[in-house]
Amino acid sequence: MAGDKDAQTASTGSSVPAQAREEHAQLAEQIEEHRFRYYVKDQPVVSDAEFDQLLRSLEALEDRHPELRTPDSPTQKVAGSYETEFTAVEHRERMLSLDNAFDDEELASWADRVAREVGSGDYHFLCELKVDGLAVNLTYEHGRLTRAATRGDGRTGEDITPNVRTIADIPERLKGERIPELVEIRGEVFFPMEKFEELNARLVEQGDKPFANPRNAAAGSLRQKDPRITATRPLHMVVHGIGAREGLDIDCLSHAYELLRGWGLPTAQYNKVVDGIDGVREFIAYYGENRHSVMHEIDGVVVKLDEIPLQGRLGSTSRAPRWAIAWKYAPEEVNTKLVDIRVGVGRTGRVTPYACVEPVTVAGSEVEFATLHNQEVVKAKGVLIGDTVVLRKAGDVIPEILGPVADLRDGGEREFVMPAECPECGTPLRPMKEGDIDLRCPNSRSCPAQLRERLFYLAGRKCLDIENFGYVAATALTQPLEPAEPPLKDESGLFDLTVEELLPIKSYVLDQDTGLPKRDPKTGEEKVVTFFANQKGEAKANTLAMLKNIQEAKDRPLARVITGLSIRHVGPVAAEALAREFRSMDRIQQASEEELAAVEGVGPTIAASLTQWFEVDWHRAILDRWRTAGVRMEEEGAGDEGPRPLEGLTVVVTGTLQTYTRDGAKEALQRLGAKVTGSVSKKTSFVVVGENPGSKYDKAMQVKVPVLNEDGFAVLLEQGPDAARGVALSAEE
Ligand SMILES: NC(=O)c1ccc[n+]([C@@H]2O[C@H](COP(=O)([O-])OP(=O)(O)OC[C@H]3O[C@@H](n4cnc5c(N)ncnc54)[C@H](O)[C@@H]3O)[C@@H](O)[C@H]2O)c1
Ligand SMILES: [Zn+2]
Repeated sequence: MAGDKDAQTASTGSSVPAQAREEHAQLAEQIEEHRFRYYVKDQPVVSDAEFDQLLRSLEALEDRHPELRTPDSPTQKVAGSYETEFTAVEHRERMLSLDNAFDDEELASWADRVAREVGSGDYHFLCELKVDGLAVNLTYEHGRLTRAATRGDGRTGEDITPNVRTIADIPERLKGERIPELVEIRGEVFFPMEKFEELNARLVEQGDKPFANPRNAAAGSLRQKDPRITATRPLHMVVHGIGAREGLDIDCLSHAYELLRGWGLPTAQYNKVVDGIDGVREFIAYYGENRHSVMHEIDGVVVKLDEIPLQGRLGSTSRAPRWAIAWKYAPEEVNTKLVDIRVGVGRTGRVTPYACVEPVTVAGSEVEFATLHNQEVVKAKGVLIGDTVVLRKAGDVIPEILGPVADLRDGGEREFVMPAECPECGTPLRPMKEGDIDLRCPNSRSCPAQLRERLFYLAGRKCLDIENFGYVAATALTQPLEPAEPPLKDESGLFDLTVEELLPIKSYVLDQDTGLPKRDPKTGEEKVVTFFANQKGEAKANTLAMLKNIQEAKDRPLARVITGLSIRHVGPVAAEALAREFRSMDRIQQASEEELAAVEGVGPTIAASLTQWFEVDWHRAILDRWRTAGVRMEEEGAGDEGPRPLEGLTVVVTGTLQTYTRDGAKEALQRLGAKVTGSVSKKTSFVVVGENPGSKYDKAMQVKVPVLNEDGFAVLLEQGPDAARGVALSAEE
């Protein structure tokens, strides 16, 4: 091996093997190409993580062969210098990039180096969020914005002054004290995530290329030849630095930010000055957990030495300051291939397209599917089957597709067409009412997908919480391969299942994400299982446990039974409200739509949905059969309740109470027979107000409803309505 190396170096006349030189040249060219697509075209074709990886590889290569680290290597430059359609302008002070720390060791070694260079002096770290946008440089002369430029190669940027003037956050004139003759303000322009979908939808409609993510949308919106287009885009800015200055003395960056805020500049709200590296670690950990609690996307944390004279002592390399470092969080966006768009049927019959992508790891988990919500969303995102797409997985949120990488299209992509029929039962799909975007399978009783999903949900955590009853059981009970008749044709027979009917069942094992049969990895054949019986044809222990758990689940609280019915719009919160208010299934069924709608936490949509649900006879049959089986249909304690001295009263609770939580107060009222509603009207008997009551209090005063403070509330509960009226705060005449 050593001999080989010698031979190679001899032929090139350098100590670097030809192969390494070649690899270096290729990597450098790729990086330059990606930078051009990113900074100039605003249409990158690889994810930031892939790009960073390329740059790291180049750095590693240069570590092994330092000769390759020439001044024009991409590792030594902020970016390339490009001819663009904007006028080139020089920055008064260079705009640099940042060095990265990808783990704690790199962070600590940066901090050690700072400590060494600073010596014995006192110093602090300023922690800032790393805003994911594009850098701009604003020049203010005598308080007036005279120029705005992109970063460019760090020395020369693009003149985007008219575009920047359209951004509302950025003041045309600074106001306040100590305004210097000249100052360069550095910051990040960003595009809010929640406006991103809207922009892409508009672009697609106009026949323009959608953006792959909000950062590209920010850059593409700002770098418009026509500033009138920029003006239509919801751009914002966060200030994160100062460049050249005349007539301005500052001791530390954090103080400078305060001064800047006073001048009307949009400085960050989340900065924190800490004493040492542990404080930095805490800040990093906090925002790692709370990454989405802030108004802009962040891709990391920037740690800076706060004291400006010390910054000067550390200085900068050709690419980045030594007094700052960027901690990068795990990327939430990756690029992958959109292999197909399929549709799934949910428990309420909603048919939703979802994306099947080439499996990728993002934010720590492998992703194969991403939600697409409905056919309009697919259109609005502008994605085609076969596209490379940007996939985002933020925290616990379901993975979603941000947009296509349109520049990688080769013409082989095709548009998604929403099927006209249910993929599981063949029933024609339709919107349930006019104006609905969602299409549904109307065959709600016997569509195998709907029944399976309903049953799985009914057995799940939020409802009856039946252990040993998972997706396979739900499948086997509703759509077995054998016997021909399933034990359950709807959920009514759940509590009457017998072990004998379960033993002969054979069924597929369906994938919960797709509803498609899982296959044997070896043979490729669809897996068929005898789920409930062992090889001797006897019940498995799990089967017996499941049957026992089903019987135990009859005693779950009323709210869980209601939730388990899969009534559209009726989730656990509404079910709780209904159970608390009506205390029995019968009373809910007998209530008028108005009475249902008046319950706080219910409202007209849910009320209408409930009424419709009870009108269907097979729905009522479910309740009848469950009741016969002994399922709880009354709220616990509903039968043996005491006197109901507040019967007939309607009470609204608003603001924060000291001795009760909101729910506690409601429960106390309802136990004594009062109705609790969410809005004040002439029919309201009392309004109970805690601290910071808001508009309901004003409304009570307006319509002259007696208002009770917390003491008055206690009187109402203990002594009844007459006594309470005596202590009510009178509405002003
Ligand atoms: N996908 C691609 O093809 C491609 C190509 C080029 C660059 N990139 C991406 O762009 C980034 C590299 O660009 P870079 O050189 O600007 O480095 P960088 O983004 O890692 O760090 C420097 C930049 O961070 C920004 N920044 C945000 N918040 C800041 C704060 N609080 N304080 C100081 N600066 C802050 C500044 O604009 C500064 O210029 C990487 O994320 C890289 O992945 C991607
Ligand atoms: Zn169907």
